[in-house]
Amino acid sequence: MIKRPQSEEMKAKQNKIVTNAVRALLYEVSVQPKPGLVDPVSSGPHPDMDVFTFLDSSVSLTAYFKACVQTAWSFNDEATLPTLFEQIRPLGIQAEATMFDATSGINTHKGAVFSLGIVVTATAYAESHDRQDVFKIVKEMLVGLVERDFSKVTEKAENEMTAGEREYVHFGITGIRGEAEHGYLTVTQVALPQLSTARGTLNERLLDTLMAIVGHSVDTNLVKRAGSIDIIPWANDQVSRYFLAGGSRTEAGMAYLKQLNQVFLEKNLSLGGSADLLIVTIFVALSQGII
Ligand SMILES: CC(C)(COP(=O)(O)OP(=O)(O)OC[C@H]1O[C@@H](n2cnc3c(N)ncnc32)[C@H](O[C@H]2O[C@H](COP(=O)(O)OP(=O)(O)OP(=O)(O)O)[C@@H](O)[C@H]2O)[C@@H]1O)[C@@H](O)C(=O)NCCC(=O)NCCS
Ligand SMILES: Nc1ncnc2[nH]cnc12
Repeated sequence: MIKRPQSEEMKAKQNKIVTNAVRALLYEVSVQPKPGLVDPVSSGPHPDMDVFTFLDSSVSLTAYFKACVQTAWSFNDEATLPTLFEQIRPLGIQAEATMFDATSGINTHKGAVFSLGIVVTATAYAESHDRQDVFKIVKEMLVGLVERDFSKVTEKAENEMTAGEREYVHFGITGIRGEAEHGYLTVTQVALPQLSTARGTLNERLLDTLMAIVGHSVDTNLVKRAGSIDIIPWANDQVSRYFLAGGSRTEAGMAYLKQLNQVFLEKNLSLGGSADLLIVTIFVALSQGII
């Protein structure tokens, strides 16, 4: 690993990336009312956690983001970008343990540790290696991820599989890994354009962005809680009805969202994966000055 001289300007750039990552986690949990998710008013279908669990989890991940940034900043130019992913993966495993320590074993941000860690690393690499397209770097880092991660999944017993692995075997859903390996297209082609054009308060803009994400991605948490892939077209239909009602800036749109909150609670449906894509979207929007 090359130790590059750390000018004050470089330290400021590194610190801004870390700060934006933690802000993204804090902003996401603050948005309300979110169906199927924890916010300051309601824990929704997550009786084991509340907004304070997420605040503790978010702050606990600061050191992880610093380590990702420093790893990218000092990455050897001769090495290829899959090596950079290999270098941050143990950091992410450690961060998962740190998160579980901070939350007394509750899974708040496991997916976000993966997704935000990768995008923070790619952002730091872009800034320190004179590259522009963060998500092209992400794709170069993760080439072959789905095939590699699922290569031996059928050798596992059903009860040893994670939700994502089980859904890959049964439905061919690639979940977070597919989203990541393709460079987070839901973020770049749906969420960021939605956030950039949305009007209203930041809360209203982020609510519309979350709903756009729900309508354009396959959230493995949602499928897991529902026990069926049929929940995805149902969720897409709810999103269409929300935007047809006018979205977050209309009384009808907000009334629809609040009744949807109740439906997600009654059906015990989680949108944990969609929340993570919102977190990544907020981080990029903060980095680019969109919000
Ligand atoms: C690749 C890993 C994420 C591991 O994957 P794994 O197979 O262990 O987990 P999955 O079941 O595949 O899902 C992982 C989480 O990813 C989020 N997610 C789901 N769908 C998507 C999507 N389409 N796009 C992006 N992200 C997605 C989601 O994470 C969030 O939800 C969790 C909280 O929701 P909840 O319903 O409460 O979940 P649980 O508590 O688990 O269930 P209940 O009991 O409550 O019902 C939370 O994690 C959010 O972040 C999915 O859960 C990666 O971790 C990995 O490779 N791990 C190995 C070690 C490693 O290398 N780590 C470091 C990587 S840098
Ligand atoms: N606000 C939230 N509620 C539940 N799961 C989440 N994962 C990430 N953010 C979340």
